[in-house]
Amino acid sequence: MTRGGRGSAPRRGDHDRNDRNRDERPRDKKLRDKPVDGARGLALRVLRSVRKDDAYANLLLPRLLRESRLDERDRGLATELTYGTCRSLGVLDAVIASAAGRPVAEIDGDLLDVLRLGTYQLLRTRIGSHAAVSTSVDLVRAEHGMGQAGFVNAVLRKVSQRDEQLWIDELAPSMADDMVGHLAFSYAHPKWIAQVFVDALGSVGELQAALAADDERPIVHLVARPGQITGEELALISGGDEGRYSPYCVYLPEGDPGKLDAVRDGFAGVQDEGSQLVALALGRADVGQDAGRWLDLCAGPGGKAALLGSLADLDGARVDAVEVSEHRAKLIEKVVDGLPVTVHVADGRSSGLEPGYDRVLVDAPCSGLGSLRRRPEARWRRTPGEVPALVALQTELLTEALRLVRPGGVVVYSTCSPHPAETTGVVDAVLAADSSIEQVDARPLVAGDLNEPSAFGGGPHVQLWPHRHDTDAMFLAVLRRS
Ligand SMILES: C[S@@+](CC[C@H](N)C(=O)[O-])C[C@H]1O[C@@H](n2cnc3c(N)ncnc32)[C@H](O)[C@@H]1O
Repeated sequence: MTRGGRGSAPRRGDHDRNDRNRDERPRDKKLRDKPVDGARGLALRVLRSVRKDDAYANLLLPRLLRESRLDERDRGLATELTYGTCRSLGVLDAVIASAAGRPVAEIDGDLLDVLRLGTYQLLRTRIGSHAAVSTSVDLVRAEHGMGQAGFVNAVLRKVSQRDEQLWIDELAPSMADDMVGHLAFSYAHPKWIAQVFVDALGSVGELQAALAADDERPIVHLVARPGQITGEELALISGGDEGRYSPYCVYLPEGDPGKLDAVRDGFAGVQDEGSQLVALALGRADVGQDAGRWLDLCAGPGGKAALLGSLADLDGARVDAVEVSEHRAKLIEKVVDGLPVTVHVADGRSSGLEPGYDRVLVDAPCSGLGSLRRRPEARWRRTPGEVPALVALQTELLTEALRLVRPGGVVVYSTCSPHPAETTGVVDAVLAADSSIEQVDARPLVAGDLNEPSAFGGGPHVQLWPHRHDTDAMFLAVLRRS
């Protein structure tokens, strides 16, 4: 379990009152006077939907918070408990199984949700044991009665007998026998993902930092739309700081970006700096005489298409944006309004578009292992078995992009995943299959005038990392057809 979560955890006693926000009441009449903590009740609803309906916590929680009457403090508590519990699921389950003396698969799902919430509070926040246990018991008693409440009480009391480190010592593989397994457990990641990070980083040295970064809440990155507002102006009016790597990026440490006029008026948007660098690299690549035909082959929901559209507008170019999902194509339409972008609902492998593009972006569907910090439950939902099908799709999309680009034109291949099978594996396969394709050093194209190419590794591809660059772990490679 990560220590990173502790810094932002509520202080002991901050939330162990339950005399306010009584949103949730027991169904059993006799118990109706017993209040249930509003923040924990709301967190429990999200955990339940994540488990039962495959809901995304980062989408459901904000909606429930908008509908709730919780005050600011309890909103903070509900957020911390929901996201923290989702991030730690697998490890919490190992602790619960040990304390309950049975596998979690044998525990009723609704009770397991409460146990996860309680165990998270006990091990990874400074909430007092009494509050963590008694509020959990209240949640169960309200729905399931005294018998089940007794079970939850007994398990959580057992959990509370050790702190986080003692549970790690007991349940994690030893550092000496299995360093990756030990760190994966300690930082609440499945081992296969920790191993992917090691493979991508090339050694275990930075693994701890890479895993810890997935538990940091990323600050908002804004993108200033080229030609409409500069990064400097956006930083001034938003009160943010100019980005380190992208001249269009502004870091917004606090505040709601949706309330900024520049965002409301479409001069700026929210976009991770790593994604900005991918679009910028495509725009900066040397293609000789640019005839202004640009293509984004996997464009939904349109973040990079919008940035490319602004760059194209300045250059007198046009962008074709292809997206297979109708719903996501509609999202692109919204963000590229007024820009020289044409949206096509089509499969990028057989779009029917004419070859001869100067610049093509393949921002491929991927496992998303590079943006785990944005999706609290994702690390426990993904499986290694999904990767081969993604690799096959990525290879087909990149092969088609290389067919559509003209000689001398460039294709940027990117993923929001550092998984070597999805990144260098795909690129190496297409290079091996077609001798007319060469790989170009992506680093100067990412560095631009602001940075040294060496800030982006040994090339020719670029792999960004949250713990190194404060961006999502975007990968990009630049290919040119001769
Ligand atoms: C990583 S996302 C792209 C993100 C986008 N470039 C942005 O910056 O907002 C990949 C997109 O590819 C789409 N996609 C998946 N399979 C596709 C296919 N065969 N052809 C075209 N698009 C596809 C997905 O629906 C998804 O919207």
